[in-house]
Amino acid sequence: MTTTLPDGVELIDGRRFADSRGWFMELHRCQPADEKPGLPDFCQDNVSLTTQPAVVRGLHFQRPPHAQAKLVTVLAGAILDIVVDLRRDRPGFGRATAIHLAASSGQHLFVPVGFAHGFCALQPETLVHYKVSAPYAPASEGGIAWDDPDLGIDWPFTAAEILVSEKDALLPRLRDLAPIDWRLPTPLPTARPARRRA
Ligand SMILES: Cc1cn([C@H]2C[C@H](O)[C@@H](COP(=O)(O)OP(=O)(O)O[C@H]3O[C@@H](C)C(=O)[C@@H](O)[C@H]3O)O2)c(=O)[nH]c1=O
Repeated sequence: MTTTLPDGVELIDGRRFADSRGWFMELHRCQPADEKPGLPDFCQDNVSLTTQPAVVRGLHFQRPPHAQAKLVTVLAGAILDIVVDLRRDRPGFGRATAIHLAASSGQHLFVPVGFAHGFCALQPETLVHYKVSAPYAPASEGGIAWDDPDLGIDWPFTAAEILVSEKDALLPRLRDLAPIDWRLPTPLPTARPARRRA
């Protein structure tokens, strides 16, 4: 496991405007096409509440054509976020990276297509928000076991303390995963049906 961010993963400092009431912060702003886009278009917002520390969610991804880039923000509490590089043509293939994300820091984590993603809650009532670049597609869901020994993830709790969903307990090891071609295009959802010609 490493803490050096892999190519394409970005830790973004959110700008908080603080005053006597508290603070205000933009999570994400669409960029005009002629400006440097930086991040892809997002089409779905998710939020999950994890009530207790030592809960692990992941390690998840969606296969093409529904592969998702994610912009992860912790709104309350703190997590140890884990990304695993699944791009076979990269030197970092199979490497797990841990990033500490806390609501207090105002940071967001951008995870591009080609990674498995998961996290461990470090505090009670941890609220995680993430924008995704392709809609939820259950048939395209995939994952890797959180305790795959080949990943060597140094979780902050013991295996006996960690709680996972029934679904996540059945996920395979990375070495048993069929190769994924992340280069397949991921079609963007259309906001409305195409207009018919007169
Ligand atoms: C991910 C997702 C789940 N669901 C439903 C399916 C299921 O009944 C319920 C809970 O789903 P899950 O158990 O997969 O939730 P969870 O384990 O929190 O899944 C999430 O984990 C983190 C680490 C991620 O990176 C996310 O992309 C997502 O995979 O919510 C949706 O309706 N839309 C969605 O986009």
